[in-house]
Amino acid sequence: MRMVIAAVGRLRNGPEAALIADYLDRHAKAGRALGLPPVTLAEVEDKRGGGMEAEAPLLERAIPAGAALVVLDERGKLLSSPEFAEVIAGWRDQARDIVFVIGGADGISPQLRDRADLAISFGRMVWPHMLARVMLAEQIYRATTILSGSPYHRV
Ligand SMILES: C[S@@+](CC[C@H](N)C(=O)[O-])C[C@H]1O[C@@H](n2cnc3c(N)ncnc32)[C@H](O)[C@@H]1O
Repeated sequence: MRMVIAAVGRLRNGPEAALIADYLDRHAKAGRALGLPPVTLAEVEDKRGGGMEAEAPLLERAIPAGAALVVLDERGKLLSSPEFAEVIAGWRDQARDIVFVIGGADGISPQLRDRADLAISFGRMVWPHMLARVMLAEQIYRATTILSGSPYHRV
């Protein structure tokens, strides 16, 4: 099983990069005992500026055949953190790879959104893609702590 965040844009060193590295490192350590792999990052950049339609095939390259595809989209489903943890555990139990896609300034192309197994919203407001990446990394770590019964998550 693989867990991948496929995202538009290259993350430079800075506060977002430090937070993401910290949460993904914590997830990697806590996830081992639960059969959850470390999360890898696949960053794509459309150098010709073709927007979401040009970014879609680049993002698709990071999606292994049969993987569960989760798109991050403000129009998506609002999940609680325990619900998110259950979704991850379900795919882990089916030994499916999981790919989380975060779009760029234009969002995610409709074709990619339509083929997703799940669209997740972090609320109706639009967040910068780097902050969406930080929040996703934190929620993945939080899901791991929920599945392990650690006291990090309090209701
Ligand atoms: C700057 S936003 C692009 C918004 C774009 N106008 C759209 O219609 O999707 C960049 C990316 O961050 C993620 N994102 C931003 N706000 C979000 C939210 N509230 N919930 C989930 N993902 C979000 C999405 O993956 C989005 O494609």
